[in-house]
Amino acid sequence: MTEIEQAGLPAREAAVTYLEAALARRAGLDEAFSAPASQRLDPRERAFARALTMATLRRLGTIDRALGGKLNREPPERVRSLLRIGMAQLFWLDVPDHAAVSTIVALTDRSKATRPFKGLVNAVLRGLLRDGPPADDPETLAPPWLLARWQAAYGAETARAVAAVIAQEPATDLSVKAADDADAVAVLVEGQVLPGGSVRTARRGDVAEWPAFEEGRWWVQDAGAALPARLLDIKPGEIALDLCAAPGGKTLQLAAAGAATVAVDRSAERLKRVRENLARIGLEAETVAADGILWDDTRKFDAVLLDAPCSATGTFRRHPDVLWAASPADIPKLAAVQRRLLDSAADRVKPKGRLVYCVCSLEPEEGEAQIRAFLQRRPDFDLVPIEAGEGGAPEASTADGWLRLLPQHVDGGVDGFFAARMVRRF
Ligand SMILES: C[S@@+](CC[C@H](N)C(=O)[O-])C[C@H]1O[C@@H](n2cnc3c(N)ncnc32)[C@H](O)[C@@H]1O
Repeated sequence: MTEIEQAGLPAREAAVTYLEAALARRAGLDEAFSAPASQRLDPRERAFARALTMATLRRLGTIDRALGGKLNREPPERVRSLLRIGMAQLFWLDVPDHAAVSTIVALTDRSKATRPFKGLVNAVLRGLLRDGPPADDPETLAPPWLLARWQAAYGAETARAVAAVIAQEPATDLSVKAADDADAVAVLVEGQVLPGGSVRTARRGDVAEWPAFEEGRWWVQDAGAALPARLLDIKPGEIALDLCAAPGGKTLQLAAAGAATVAVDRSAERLKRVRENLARIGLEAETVAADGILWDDTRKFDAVLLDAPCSATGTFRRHPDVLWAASPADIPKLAAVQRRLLDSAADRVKPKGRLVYCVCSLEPEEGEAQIRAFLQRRPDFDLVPIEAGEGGAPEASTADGWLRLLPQHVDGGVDGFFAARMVRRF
């Protein structure tokens, strides 16, 4: 093995650790990325390990299907992880074939537990290489239980279209502080302005080094995530509440639109990110670390945004781990919290004020069902239908008066979101 390939082993080893953490528990991937062992890696090794993990997670269904055809019996978990990472290297990263195989075989040889499988790993990877890159079948890209849910909610064809987006690597979307600056920012980052005003760019690398970052003219925010706050149609001088605010993408939108904004989040740690983001963009908001259900504050607001904690299944383009770490039991638990947060948010809306509820989930229990039940129990609120084109909403996403944005509704993909807008009658 050459020196360069040898130098790549810590990255491959880290990718195995990241992958196993991602599959073990929600937020496991983020914890593994920020763990001390990961921080000690050379930054290039860490970046490669991250890219390798993401490529593996994005194609996990395809990978496991191909491995299924090569393995007669289930190998130990670590061996399967090595094979998964190895296959991602072979087909979806810019790694020469011989290095893709030899690095994984060398890693297999390193530990006593996996050493007996060295011959198998070598043979499987070489066999896969001979077969060539496998085609993605949308039906195997998503975990079966989630695909079944999407089929039940949206029909077989739409569910297939949702799942097909899983394998696509997303572009980066930016929200621009001053709406009339979008064209100029698009030129700077060689991007395009999307309907609604987000700027999409294929640029890669550290965003902190991109033009106009230091000046605070934009922040990273998926085009789908940028839609719900626009639906509040903030007027300068209004008072707005963002009840689940961190890391603050939507707080920035409310403040940039001219609202005196209060940003609440249960996590004091995550609120630090909100303050850092506000400082960089040059905006102000009051930040409060509190549980949004119990928050002891009697103010009423012109506009309230509730971006509730959810299963986050709509964010699989940037976080493919959510698909594999989520479990069916999460959904009713999260729905119960969302319901309580929604009532708390509603109580804080002034008469004639607006309330937008949103989740980055594709699951109807967290979206449509939540709002149907809310409108039943709260006669003081009316739904204000969201029109096609409003805030950049694609026509396909607004058929029922709320926003049901699916990842395939925007060319190149978008994060899936549900949002509903209500007005308080009295
Ligand atoms: C979907 S994220 C919000 C993203 C944010 N709105 C943005 O656009 O950057 C949900 C947030 O809700 C917070 N959270 C969860 N339960 C909460 C509660 N009971 N009260 C307040 N915040 C809560 C979490 O800490 C998390 O930051």
